Order: sequence, then structure tokens, then C-alpha cells
Amino acid sequence: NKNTFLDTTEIKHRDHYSGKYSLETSALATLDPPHTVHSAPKEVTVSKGQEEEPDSLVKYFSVVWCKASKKKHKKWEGDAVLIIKGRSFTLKNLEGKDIGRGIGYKFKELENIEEGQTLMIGGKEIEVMGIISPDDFSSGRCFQHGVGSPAIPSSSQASRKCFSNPFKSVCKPSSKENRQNDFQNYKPRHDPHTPNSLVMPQPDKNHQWMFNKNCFPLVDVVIDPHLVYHLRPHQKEGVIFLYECVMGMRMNGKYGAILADEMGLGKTLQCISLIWTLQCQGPYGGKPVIKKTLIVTPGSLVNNWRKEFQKWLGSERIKIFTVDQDHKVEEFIKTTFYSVLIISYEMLLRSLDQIKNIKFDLLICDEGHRLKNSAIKTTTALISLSCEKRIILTGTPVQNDLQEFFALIDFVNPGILGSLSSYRKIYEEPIILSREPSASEEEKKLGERRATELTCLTGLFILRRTQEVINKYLPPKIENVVFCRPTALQIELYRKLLNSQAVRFCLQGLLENSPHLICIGALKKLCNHPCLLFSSIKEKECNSTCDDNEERSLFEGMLNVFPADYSPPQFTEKESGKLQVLLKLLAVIHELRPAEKVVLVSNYTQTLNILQEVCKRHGYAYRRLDGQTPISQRQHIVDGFNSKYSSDFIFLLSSKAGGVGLNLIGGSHLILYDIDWNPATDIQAMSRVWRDGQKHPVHIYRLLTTGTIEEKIYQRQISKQGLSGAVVDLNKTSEHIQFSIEELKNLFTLHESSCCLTHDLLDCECTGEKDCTGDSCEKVTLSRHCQLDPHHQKSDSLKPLSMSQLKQWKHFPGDHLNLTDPFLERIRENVSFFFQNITNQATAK
Ligand SMILES: Nc1ncnc2c1ncn2[C@@H]1O[C@H](COP(=O)(O)OP(=O)(O)OP(=O)(O)O)[C@@H](O)[C@H]1O
Ligand SMILES: [Mg+2]
Repeated sequence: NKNTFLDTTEIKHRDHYSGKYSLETSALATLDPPHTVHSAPKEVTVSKGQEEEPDSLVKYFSVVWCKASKKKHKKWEGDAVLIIKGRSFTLKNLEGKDIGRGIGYKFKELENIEEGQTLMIGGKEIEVMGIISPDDFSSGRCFQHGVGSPAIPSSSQASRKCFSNPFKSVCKPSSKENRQNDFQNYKPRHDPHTPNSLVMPQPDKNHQWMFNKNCFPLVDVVIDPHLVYHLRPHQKEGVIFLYECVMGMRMNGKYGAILADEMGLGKTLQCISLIWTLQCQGPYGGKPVIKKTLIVTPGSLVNNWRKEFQKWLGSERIKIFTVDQDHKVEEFIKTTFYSVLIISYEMLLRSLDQIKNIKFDLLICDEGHRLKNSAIKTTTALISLSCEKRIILTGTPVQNDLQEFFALIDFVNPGILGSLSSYRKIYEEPIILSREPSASEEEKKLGERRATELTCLTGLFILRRTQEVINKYLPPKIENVVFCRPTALQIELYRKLLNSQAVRFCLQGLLENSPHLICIGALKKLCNHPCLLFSSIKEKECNSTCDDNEERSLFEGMLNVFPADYSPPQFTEKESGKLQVLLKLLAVIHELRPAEKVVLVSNYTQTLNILQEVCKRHGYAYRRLDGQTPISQRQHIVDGFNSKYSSDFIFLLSSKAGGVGLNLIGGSHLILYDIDWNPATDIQAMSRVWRDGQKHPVHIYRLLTTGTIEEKIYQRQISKQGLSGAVVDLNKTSEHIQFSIEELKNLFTLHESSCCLTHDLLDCECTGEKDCTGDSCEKVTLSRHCQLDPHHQKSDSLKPLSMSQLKQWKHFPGDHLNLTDPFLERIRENVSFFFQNITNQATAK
């Protein structure tokens, strides 16, 4: 079960990992067939008697092997690792596969194996090339083709110290180069000595040897002070990281990076800084490192990228070209005017042939976790581009699934982990095996060691920082979970649905085709507004076919509950508990904070229609973005809302359709009108407003209908058995959830008497009668499993909330006497319970 491994562990760029992996220095890399002549190999014999076997250590050797033959000139078939344990041996090829094993050998013969020796073992002839240390074996390093242990430390400081005066260089530039050098005058583009200058580390001698064949003088690469002025500390670190990666300074011959900072940390700005720098500067004679950059991003973010370029660099410094219906790739090809091409993943596939003909020096894949599947078209298309310097940007943790992890790593740094099959044998299998409850001590140790090695190897080019690094620049965030009382009509309809034949059949496990999803859907609609349910029933009546019997049986007799002249377009606001709360909330925000705006989120288009109608009725100016909004218009809509001159009050957002990557900092109140099974959807939405650039304290309201399925879904989100376990993965939908009959029974129960089922389940000592801050509750840290690092305690800050965390939140019933929050005060009448949590209170204004 893959979910049990999931964790959103942060892989930190740790100093002791920033050593350099040299591709040339490995002992195994030079395994040519030996030229020396050896005496005839002796056959190792199987012992017959009961030779005494001491508790000998396991020994490891690197060997070359071939099939046994009498020929003088042998043709070695490959490298292998020989493992000797007591009187048995195993031979593994460098893919990690067993290619030979045997037991019951004479102990003495196996014990005395040494370097240079040739021997016959298990029908194979082998020559021992060297001894492998136990650590090199358990880390798996001995299997890495040519990837040696970290060689010269390449941390910025160290490389700077060992930098030698380039002018002492023995070779002289040719006269042509001289002219060029004169022209460039070897001067850094910006002054490296001003107090706040951000200077990139200089390449070490090895790098110079490889990439400075013309012996240009070394020139400091200095980030444009205009950008440095804005960069946050973590972003400065990020720019250096990206620079070192794409320059091949972290690992010889590898130029890729994964920047996996959590949402909202400004990955865009870090990339823009890198592009602008590399495009104008370089360490060798100041020559620019790149000419053209390709940025591939989800369609909805193409214009966001353009805007970010404009925001940080203005329109003069760098010329960017965005591809859309009216601006085709051909235009970009025709001129040399543009240096950056921004294109959506969809468009890329369509114009792949043209793109392939352009020489790009840097490739950036935004929201790049979509490349986690190497079989899909997008991935193969991108792999086919010849560009070596590749960066993946993603806010999603990358190491929760070892296979997806491989795909991402192999995309940015092809070959670094060997072939997929060897990766499986050497890393994935032992790591997964070690997490099985039945794993032996030995298996556990091996798995852990392999995981550490994998983290260490990949950690060189993965950087992930969590939201905490910018919290101090952000305004306070006040999160509220609001339990809204259902209306009488809702309760009546709810009961009726639960008594339907369809639900009863579900609970008996009698129906096929997952009818429970239909039942769940109906209940959720009802919670949002009864008229949504009404529409569904009507629709079914009009065009029912024989195969949706279940749905008809679910709706049987329901229409009688609605008033006779019921008509959805004229829905009344009083029929939905949540809607009543919403209206009061909007009114109080409008009144108390007239200059602030609200982002109103739902996962359903039909619900958004209702909310839109509400805006119209109450005269609230609004904008709307959902799945139907043409991509070309999205940025315009967002900009309009964010503008301080706009008169909008509300932004209607379909979180699934438009959430990812958007900045909605124009809004400082966010209301989640309904709840999704996948916490990632809600977290995505929430981080649209609480992000860099937000000026106001942020208020988040999650509306749930008390005692109903909405509470159950919420509990599932916070109780770990949630759909996604711990990982923030937007691709998971409710179809992925398996329900037991027990769980369905629970889902299909209405708790009418409880004022907060969620609180009832918390085991909280408070009676729910006075406000409880949960101080008495012990602080519980989250620990969830990541495939790579089971012991990692640090959690991502954007992880779904857990039960124990919720218990720490302030909570009180709706009729609580001293509600200090003016917003809650106003809505309490329809609310049975509140949970509240404030982050960054210290800076509260
Ligand atoms: N140093 C900074 N100072 C002020 N605002 C910043 C800074 N860096 C980034 N921002 C702003 O923060 C917002 C978030 O940045 P960005 O969109 O790059 O985040 P991201 O890391 O790509 O997040 P996501 O994973 O959601 O795409 C943007 O509006 C950006 O302009
Ligand atoms: Mg982004």
C-alpha cells in the first residue's frame, strides 16, 4: 500500500551534501578488461565435510566476469559485485540483479580472496578488481556507474579559496579572442564588492579545465542589484543553487535541478533571476552562458509568467514571447528579438516539431510534477528536446513515490540513477522491503542505508523549502472552520435520501457501478443548496434511461418534499444553512472592511452559478474563473481583481479548474463554500491569498453543514485515512477512494443532535460550552512516512491538518458568550460551532 509511505518531507540543501560527485574518479568506471596475464584460475570447490565456519564478516568485491572457458583471451562480459558471506557467495551485476549464487564452499577458499585474483565460481570465471567497503555496498554506491563519492567540496566558500589567478594561465588567448576580451574588458557586469551584492560561486579548476578551453579570464557573475533588492534570503540561496546546478558545478556532467519549494515561495522570481543572469553573464570572460530559454507551464500560467517578468525586470531588459492562438511559434523563430519562449504544455505538444528545431539552452518546466510519468506524451516530448540544462519547478513534494521520483530525477539529470531496472533493484526494492513489517534487521538496515544514499545523491540538485521561510513576511492568517446548522428543508430531504432504496442497497453492498458516489453527490448538493438537488431530480425525470435505476430509486418520492411551485432559478436563500451564513459573512465583511475583497471557492460549477446569482441579487461586483474560462482570459480576470482600482468585491473561483499557481492577493478573505475529499484542493485554494505580496490579514472560512456528510469528509481529511494520506496531490479524486460498508454506514448517517460531530470525535475534555484553546492538550508532532526517509520528523507546513492539530485550535459553540471576533459575532445565529486558529498573530495589525 503506497499510501503508507507517503510523506511530504523536505529535502534540505544540506551543506555536507553539497560536495561534488565526480563522474571520473570511480573505481568502477575504468573497468576495462585487464591487460595483465594471470595464472590459470583455480576452481573454488564445494566443501563436503562439515568445515567449521566462524561468524565471518560479509565481504564485498568488485569483479569482472565471463562464462568459464579454456580460451586464453577472455572476453569479460561485465562488471559485477561479489558478496561473500561465510561459505556462500552471491554475484550481482551492476543493475543489482543476481547473476550467480552458491552455498557450501570451502570456507578457507572464500576467505582468502584478494585483489587481482582470478577464480572459477559457480560456473563463471571472475577476476577480482578491488575490495568494496561495506558502506559502499550498503549505500548502493558500488552499483552506480561511474558516479564516485563526493570529491572536491564545491561549496561556494571552498571553491573560492582554491580559485587561482586566471591570468597566470599558461595558454594565451588567440588574437581574435583577445579582441573579444578587450571588448568585454573582463569586468563583471555589476560591482561584486558592494555590501549587498550577490555574487555567484566561481567554478573550480576542474570546471575551468572542462569549460574554459579558450582560457578566458574568470569574471565574477553578479546578480543584477535591481533584482537582489527584492530577493528574500531563501530566494538568494535558491538562485545560487540553480546557478550551481545548471552550470554543472554540483555534479560533473549534470546540469539539471528540481526546485520544489512549497507554494508561494517565489519559484518564478528565482528562475527569472537565473535567466536574466545567465543571459548576460558567465564566468568565462563574462560570456553569456545561455541565449534562449524555453519555459513550459500550465496554460493558465503562461500570462502569469509574462507578468512576473514584467514585474521584476520591466519590459526593456528581456524580450519574452508567449505562445497563444494569435502568436505562433513561427514568429519566435523568425526573429532573434526574443530570448525567452513561454508556452503551455498543450501547445508544446502541438508545436513540438518547430520547437525541436530551435536551440534552447535552458528549459524550465513549471508545475513539473506532471512529468512524474515518463510514459506520457508530455514527458517524452520534453525528453526529446536536446537542451541539457533542465529545471523542474513544483510545489508538490517529489519523493513520496519512488517511481515517480525516478522519472523526475531522470528527466532533469538523465542517467544519474542508472536505468529504471537497476534503480528498482538497487534502491526501490530494498527501500520498500525494509518498510514491510516483516522486514529483518538486515533488510531494514540495508533499506535505510540505500534511502540515505539516494537522498544524498539526489539532494545535490533538489531544493525544497517550506512556507515557514516566508511566514515572517506574511500578514497574520485567521483560519475558521464554521459549522452551519442545516435548515428544516435540508434535514427533511436529507432523511429522505438516507431512507431511499439506493442508499439501503449501497449499505448492503448490493449494487454495482459504485452507486454510493451518486448518493454522496446528492447529499453534497443538498448541503450546498436544496435547489441543486431539485434540479438533479428534475433532470433525471426528463431523460432517464433504464441503466440509471439507482439514481431514480434514490430520488423516489423526493419531489413531494419540495414546495409545489418550487423553481430553482428563484431559489430562496433561507433554504440552505451555509448560504445563510455566507450572506451574513459577506455583509459583515462589506460593512467592516469595505476596501477588502473576498475569494469565494466552490468545486462545482452549479454551485458557483448559485453564488453568482447571490452576488447579483445583493449588488456585489464580482468576477468568475472556472474550468470554462478561456485560458487567454484568465490572467486578465485575475489582474482585474487584484488591481487596487477594481471595484470588485468577490472572486468566484472553481478551485479545481483554476487554482494551481494563481495569485489572488487582491483578496484577503477566502471562503471555502464546499469541501473536497482531497485536502490538496483546499490547500491550493487557501494559498492563493496568503502569499507574498498580501497586505491585509487573511481570513479563511471553511463552511461545513453540521452533522452531515460534509463533516465526515472533513474528518476524513484530517484523520489521515484521507484520500491522499499526507501528500498534496491534486490528481486524486473521489473515484480513487475505497469505502468499506462500515465507512459507508457512517457516511450515510445524519447526526441531528450534535452541534459539532467533529468536536465530539476529538476526545476533547471541554464540554463545548466554553472556549477551549486546547492548551491542556499535549502537542503532537506529525510524522508520516516518506518513501525516502521514514525518520524525518519535519513536516511540510502545507500538509493537511491533523486531528491532533485541530484540537489545539480555539473552539467554541455558536452561542458562546464572548465572541471577540466581529465577523464570527455576526454569523453566530446560524452557526452551531467554531474552530479558529491564528498564525502570525504577533504581526497582527
Ligand atoms: N521577493 C519577493 N517580494 C515580494 N513578492 C514576491 C517575492 N517573491 C515572490 N513574490 C510574489 O509572490 C507571489 C508568489 O510567487 P510565485 O507565483 O512565483 O510562487 P510559486 O513558488 O511559483 O508558487 P506555486 O507553487 O503556487 O506556483 C507572486 O505574486 C510573486 O510576485
Ligand atoms: Mg509557480
